[in-house]
Amino acid sequence: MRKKVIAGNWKMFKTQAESEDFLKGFLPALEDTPSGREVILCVPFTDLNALSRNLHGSLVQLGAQNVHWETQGAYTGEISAEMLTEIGVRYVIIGHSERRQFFGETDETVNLRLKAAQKNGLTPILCVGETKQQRDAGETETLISMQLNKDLVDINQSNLIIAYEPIWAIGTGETCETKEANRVIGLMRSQLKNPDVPIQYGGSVKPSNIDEIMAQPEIDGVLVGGASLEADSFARIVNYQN
Ligand SMILES: O=C[C@H](O)COP(=O)(O)O
Repeated sequence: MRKKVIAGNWKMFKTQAESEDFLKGFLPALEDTPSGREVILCVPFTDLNALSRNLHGSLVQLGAQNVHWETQGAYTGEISAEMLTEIGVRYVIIGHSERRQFFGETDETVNLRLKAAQKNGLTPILCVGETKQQRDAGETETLISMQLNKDLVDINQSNLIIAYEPIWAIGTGETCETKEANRVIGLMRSQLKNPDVPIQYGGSVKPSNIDEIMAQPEIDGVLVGGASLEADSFARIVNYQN
């Protein structure tokens, strides 16, 4: 059976003090979380150390939101895999649509980052997804298939998580219909060499829709933005009912 992976993406939210406050409410709420669920917090670089110190013995694993492909060098504003693993980071989001849209990320650089992450013992969470315009033009399947083809060249599919994030559903409150998300994720799976890669859904996941999302057979977890910022709401998502 494929594992269930619930990840929060804090994007550019929360100072260290705020991240420590979050944990005070969040960790106690995980005491009865059913086994077999992987819980990950992908936080800003400045929060990683504080969380790393406070997560020992908990269910929660630490994730970053970007990693560079070189081991070191003159790359202002970037971070290396070794810098992340040294402080206990195990996962890293790569190719999020906000990186592709605002910071010039391409399928080629996504592929380089994926390789570097895996080579250094990190598990990447690769994000793919279509814009509203692409969906309306009937291009969803082609676009996602192309992203997977390019991003996954020479990538080890036994150390990988993928997130299907329709861009039009991110931060908009407009969730992709769960059966449609299930359908697209099923198509993605059929394109993989390893059908056991966990594939998450992301885009306006909330306490009110998590149970329905996780009831879909192809959906192995969620990548949560806004609703992962409040301890109560993220705990409810992690503790989804099935
Ligand atoms: O990485 C998370 C996604 O961008 C989803 O964000 P959202 O849950 O705020 O829609």
